[in-house]
Amino acid sequence: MKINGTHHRTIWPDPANKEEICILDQRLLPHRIVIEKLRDPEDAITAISDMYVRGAGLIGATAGFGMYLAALKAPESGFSSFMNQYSDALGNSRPTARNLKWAIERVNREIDKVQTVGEKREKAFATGCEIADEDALFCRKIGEHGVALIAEISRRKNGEPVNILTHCNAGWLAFVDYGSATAPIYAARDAGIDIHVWVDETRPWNQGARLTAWELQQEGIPNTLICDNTGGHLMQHGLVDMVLVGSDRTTHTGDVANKIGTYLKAVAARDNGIPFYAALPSSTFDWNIDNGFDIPIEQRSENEVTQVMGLDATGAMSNVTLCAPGTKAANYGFDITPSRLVSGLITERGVVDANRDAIHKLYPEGAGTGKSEFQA
Ligand SMILES: CSC[C@H]1O[C@H](OP(=O)(O)O)[C@H](O)[C@@H]1O
Repeated sequence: MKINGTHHRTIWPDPANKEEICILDQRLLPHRIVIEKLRDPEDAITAISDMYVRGAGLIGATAGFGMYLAALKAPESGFSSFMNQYSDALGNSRPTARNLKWAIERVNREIDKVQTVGEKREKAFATGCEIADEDALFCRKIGEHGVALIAEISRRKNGEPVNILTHCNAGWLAFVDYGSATAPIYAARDAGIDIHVWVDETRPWNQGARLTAWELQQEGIPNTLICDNTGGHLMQHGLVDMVLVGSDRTTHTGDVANKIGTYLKAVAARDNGIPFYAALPSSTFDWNIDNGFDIPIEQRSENEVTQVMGLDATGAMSNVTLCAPGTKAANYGFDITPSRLVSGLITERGVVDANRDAIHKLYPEGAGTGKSEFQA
């Protein structure tokens, strides 16, 4: 989507050298727009683990291109063992988003279909590009399906602005383009529907404050940044019409793993009779886990809680410590919203109830399959 009026994706092969993969380094946004180049397979692992890139869809796309960079480096003799070792290392770079291993499995499946190392390298590149293009397409389709939910609320409000609360960043910065939770928002804007977004700051990494507020501003979407604890109050006072979030992994039974704090928003939404939707492409479904509480929950550095990065008075990027030395912190990255609290899932194939029967009806291919079985 747009940065200063110009269209961007979050990841793309360098037009001048396809053996280099460009990414927006999101650690410095919104204050610094820095493009980094991934040249080695290790670069992709670092980009994911250190959150240069983040968000389920973008993690998956980075993994896809990471597998390509590995194929370029893999020796002719020992290609497969090199790729297997890299698949494991890349797959362990972050534990929660399903898209990561989904992308790795898909590239490995595709390169197994061709024989020579040269063909495998070309196939890995083509699959990396396909994953990225599909991510953007599926997110746009999520918007096409989700906009109807917003339009219905707008009709009920006689055109008054629809107030949507979102948590973390499930915007185009979390995918290749369009985003998941933001796609219906962008589609509503394009349809001329008046909307306003309450943006949870989303401690501790502040994806909402740093990324969502900025990307919505760049797209001309009215939005208000709020502290994470404000949403319940707004809901109690009729100031939220819909909660719309993303997902890092959703079980085929409808349990949603998303950024820490999402569950609390779902509880408050249910208590106030407000619809709570999760938006996700099919690459985020986990066909093998029945119970969301079996999804691995990432725990990150305490420093992300006790310290914060921002722009200081001199305009320099600065990291400051909030707490007394020796303060102990816990940093759980995600939580689980049980399907019973989810009004529906917005996918590239349509809006579906958050239950096994409905999800399997929409995706009859079911468990253990990847894009080659999922046609948009
Ligand atoms: C649906 S992708 C965006 C998703 O990813 C975020 O986590 P992180 O920024 O740590 O990768 C958050 O859970 C968003 O909802």
